Parts: sequence; C-alpha cells; structure tokens
Amino acid sequence: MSERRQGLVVAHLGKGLAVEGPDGRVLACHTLRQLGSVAVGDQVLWEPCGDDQGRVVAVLPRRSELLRPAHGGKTRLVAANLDQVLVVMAPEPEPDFLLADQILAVCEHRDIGAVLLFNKIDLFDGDAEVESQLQGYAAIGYPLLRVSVKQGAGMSELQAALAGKTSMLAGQSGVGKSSISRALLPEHDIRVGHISALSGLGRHTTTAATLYHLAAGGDLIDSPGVAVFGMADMTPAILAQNYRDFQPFLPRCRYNDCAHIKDQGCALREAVEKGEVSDSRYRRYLKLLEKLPNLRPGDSR
Ligand SMILES: Nc1nc2c(ncn2[C@@H]2O[C@H](COP(=O)(O)OP(=O)(O)OP(=O)(O)O)[C@@H](O)[C@H]2O)c(=O)[nH]1
Ligand SMILES: [Zn+2]
Repeated sequence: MSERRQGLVVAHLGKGLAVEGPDGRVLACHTLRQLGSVAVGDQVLWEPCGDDQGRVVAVLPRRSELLRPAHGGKTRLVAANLDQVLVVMAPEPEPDFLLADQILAVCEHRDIGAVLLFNKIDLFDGDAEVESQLQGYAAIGYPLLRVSVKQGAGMSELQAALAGKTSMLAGQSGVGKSSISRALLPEHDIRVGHISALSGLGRHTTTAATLYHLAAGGDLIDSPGVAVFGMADMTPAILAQNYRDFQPFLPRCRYNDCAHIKDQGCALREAVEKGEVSDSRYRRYLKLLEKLPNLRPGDSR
C-alpha cells in the first residue's frame, strides 16, 4: 500500500486538482468519484500514482464551506476552509450597501468572518452618508480597513489583516478587487503558468478559483464572479439571525417565526424605532427579503 500524504487543493484543473504538498511542490491529482465535491482550500490526503501525479483519497473535515447556486436548484462548493471574506467597497462606483449586507449575512451563516475594505480613499471626499454607513458597520463589529491601492495607502494594515488566514475578496464590479490582488500577490502569473503546465489533467483556466500564498503571509482564494453569495437556503428568520446587529432582539419577538416585517410584537422593529438598530440596515433587510427564493405566505407576518 502506498503512503498517504496531506496536501492543500490550490486549483481546479480540467479533470482534476492541483494539490500542494508540505514541501510546496504542486502535483496534478485525480480524485475518486465517491469523495464528492472537493474545492480549492480543501485539505486532502493523496497518494502517488504514476509519474508526477497523485490520487486524492480523502478530504479532511472543513471549518467552512462557501457554496454557489448551480443548475437545478443544486449548490456547488466554491471554496473550503475560508476564514474571512473581504467586502471591497469604494467611493466609485457608488457603494452598494445592499450587496455588502447580503455578503455579510451569507458569511455569518457559513461561519466565515468578514472585513470591510474601503478602497480608493484617494477619491473619497468624505461623503457624510457613506461615512455614516461605514462607521455603522464598524460599530456592529466588522473590522473596517481604508486603503488606496493606487497610492499604496493602508496596505500594511491590510497585509496584517490577511496574515495567517485564508481570505477571499468580494464586492461590486470596479471597486478594485483585481488591483488589490495584484498588489498582494507575488509572482502571480508564474504560479498560474506552473499550474497550467501540470501534466495530464487538462488546462487550468483562470476563470476557476485558485489559491495563492501572499507575500506577507496568509492565503488568498481568487474566485471570479460575484454571484457566489447565494441565499437559496435562507428563510426570513435565518436571514435576520445572520444580521449581527439584529441578534440581541430576535428572541424577544412575540412569534417564533417572526419575519420582522409588520409590527405585531416584533422586538426588532421596536429596536429600529428606538434607534437601537440602524434604520438603513433594517430597510435593506426588507429589500433582501424580497430576493429570498422561498418566502412563504406565512412568513409575511
Ligand atoms: N483612484 C483609484 N483607482 C483605483 C484604485 N484601485 C483600483 N482603481 C481603479 O479602479 C478600476 C477598477 O479596478 P479593478 O481592480 O479592475 O476592479 P474589480 O473590482 O476587479 O472589477 P471587476 O473585475 O469588474 O470585478 C481600475 O481602473 C483601477 O485602476 C485606487 O485605490 N484608487
Ligand atoms: Zn420580529
């Protein structure tokens, strides 16, 4: 019987995986069908099979899973073992706080941490509304970093926030996600080139998720596409539970299945009226509710 070794999945190839061993060497690996889905970020056990190839024989337990909606109401695993998502915003394009709230709620639901990353501060005129929303997030416990990749401002604080963790960037188009990854990654293209050159299992496409080691410590999973933060498995009650700022009030609603839409004994609405919960967060919650796929008539209480 051949020896099993541990490895880290760093990319998807056409028909297999790129797995990095403890010595840093990356190997093309097949996986056994019965293992189910294996994603970038997974820790796996593999054994050598053939020239410079391996076979993944086990997936080690995950500390988190990020899923994406797929065809036929199914979900697909996008990344495993993520520690945190960096929600990137900028003065331009105008911040989409609804998208930020959605990403934050999905992260909370998946036990993935979240950090707000306000980029392009070189363009920020201090707009009072934007500033108040940003400080609102900080007040409910989300770390807030302000950077300008263009000017190199705040980058060491960003590197410190990434060190020792596996992170992913998310956010609207145009906020600077690619610019930020480029600034953080050493020899980015060399590694992609190396993975593409792995034999036998087909090409690595840059449209698939890839894990990179950062120059200043920590890993970054680069996953193109913003639609990964799906809410398909959420109900209104679950969505509300994943708002950190709503959590203290929810047990006091009169009805267990309160969707926090109408008054009748809703402790959350009372908290909003008293100013204990941000009115704008609550109003965006009502908008996100409309995006939930499985809003049942009974939930409209
Ligand atoms: N002024 C300024 N411009 C920036 C900064 N960071 C990025 N940009 C510019 O913003 C534009 C969009 O940056 P990208 O890195 O492509 O943004 P993205 O989030 O990856 O966009 P998508 O690929 O569409 O998701 C580019 O023109 C960048 O040069 C910054 O700190 N300051
Ligand atoms: Zn309620």
